[in-house]
Amino acid sequence: MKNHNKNKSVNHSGTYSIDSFMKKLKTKNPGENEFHEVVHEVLESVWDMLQDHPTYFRANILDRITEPERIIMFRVPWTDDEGEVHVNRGYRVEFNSAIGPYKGGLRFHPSVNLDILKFLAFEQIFKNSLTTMPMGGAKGGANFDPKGKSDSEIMRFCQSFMTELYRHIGHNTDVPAGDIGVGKREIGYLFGQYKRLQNEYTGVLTGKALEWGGSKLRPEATGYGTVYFVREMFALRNETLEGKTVTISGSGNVAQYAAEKAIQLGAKVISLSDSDGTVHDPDGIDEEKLKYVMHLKNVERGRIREYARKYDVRYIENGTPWNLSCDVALPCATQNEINADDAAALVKNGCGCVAEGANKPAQREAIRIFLENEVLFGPGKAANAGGVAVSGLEMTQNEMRIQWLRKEVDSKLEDIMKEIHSSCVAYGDTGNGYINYPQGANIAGFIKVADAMLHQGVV
Ligand SMILES: NC(=O)C1=CN([C@@H]2O[C@H](COP(=O)(O)OP(=O)(O)OC[C@H]3O[C@@H](n4cnc5c(N)ncnc54)[C@H](OP(=O)(O)O)[C@@H]3O)[C@@H](O)[C@H]2O)C=CC1
Ligand SMILES: O=C(O)CCC(=O)C(=O)O
Repeated sequence: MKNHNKNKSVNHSGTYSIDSFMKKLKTKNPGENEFHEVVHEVLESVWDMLQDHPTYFRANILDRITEPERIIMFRVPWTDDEGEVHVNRGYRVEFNSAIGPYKGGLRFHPSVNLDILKFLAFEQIFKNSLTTMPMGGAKGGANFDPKGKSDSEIMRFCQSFMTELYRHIGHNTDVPAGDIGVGKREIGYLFGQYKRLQNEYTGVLTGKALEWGGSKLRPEATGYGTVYFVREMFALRNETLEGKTVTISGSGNVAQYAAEKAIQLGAKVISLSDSDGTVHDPDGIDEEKLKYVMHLKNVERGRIREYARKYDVRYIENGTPWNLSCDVALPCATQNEINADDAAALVKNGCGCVAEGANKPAQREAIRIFLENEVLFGPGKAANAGGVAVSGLEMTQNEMRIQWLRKEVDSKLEDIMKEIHSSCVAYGDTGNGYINYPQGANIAGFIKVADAMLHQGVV
């Protein structure tokens, strides 16, 4: 009876197929549709490669890589300014530590649930692998809505959240950072509470302020990195961003700095948005107008519709930028924000390049349309990896107790984005001059993690 399963590794007959694997995964993780989607997408990319590597099957890498190493769920009680007590749910999904300590952001948004965090943490495994840096994959957060809360309410929430999380993280164990709803302010409150509870000053969080352990360029890194990735995609076709029209969704951290870098490289950015609507500025959002947006969003915490009032441009209430004519689209808001109709509209209106600043903003059907129409399509795990890459550089600086100059970090970021692009090309070249970037990113990201898991035995 020994070894009765050994043929599984070379079973090409379809009995161990993507469908049968997905069926099992769905039974084990019922109702987690976002998680199912991303596993399915990665599986489709790597399946053919796996057939040539029976050792991965023999070590059951697929079952292991799709099962989080640890999930922490906890109660987050806090008191508002009126003295009313509220309870939110906090999470940390520590998905995979094969290539380094768990690493990934924290999201505070009412939509946060286990499904969303498992999808984000799973994506983070391969993204972090692509960065060339030693970081495992994780994600966390809470179903807390920071909108409309006072500074003291945010502080009390962050302190309560960290009062449970601190025992699960550490600079060599798990290093959280920001994501939607978690920026420099929240990282400050979280760090302060960690330091108080643990009585140590280490690089346990990234995205810290420059004065107390942050890295130069971390705020800019995700947006800049996305545009550097776009620059590489165009360079392969001997094109540049100069003179190209760019639509951007979102107006938070990633959107702001994607806009800044695109403008610096000579592009015309014509839109920004938030969850209430989109502004369309056909003359282009220049550096001056962008400064206003940064103040509006980061200091006043206002809505993007105020931009339309100030500059007398069109505001599309509840609308997205995807019907505007453009050369390049940079979705930088949230998951699933581009559906099949949006993708068809983008293609019809001449968009030749889409790069995901956000995590999984394009739905599967939308990606299919982009690939079919040979649109340059940079998936999030490659295109937005600059943020976590500079987080990795922040960890390095913290360990060395130094702070690199802005130009040093920028040059490392550019090199990393070039390296990620090359990995995508190496594994995603279709042979007809078109690069299937999602396939390239998935295979390159997967191999490194799977090999590390093989080397480390069944753990
Ligand atoms: N920050 C980082 O370093 C990284 C972020 N990412 C990803 O980039 C995306 C944006 O993150 P970030 O800029 O940091 O977050 P922010 O909180 O700074 O900004 C998020 C922006 O997206 C908008 N948004 C959020 N939810 C929705 C929704 N359901 N519909 C429409 N718009 C929405 C917000 O509008 P509103 O204010 O109305 O909610 C806001 O403009 C996320 O997918 C994140 O996971 C990826 C890599 C790294
Ligand atoms: O900087 C980090 O650690 C995480 C960034 C992040 O959450 C992401 O890449 O989606």
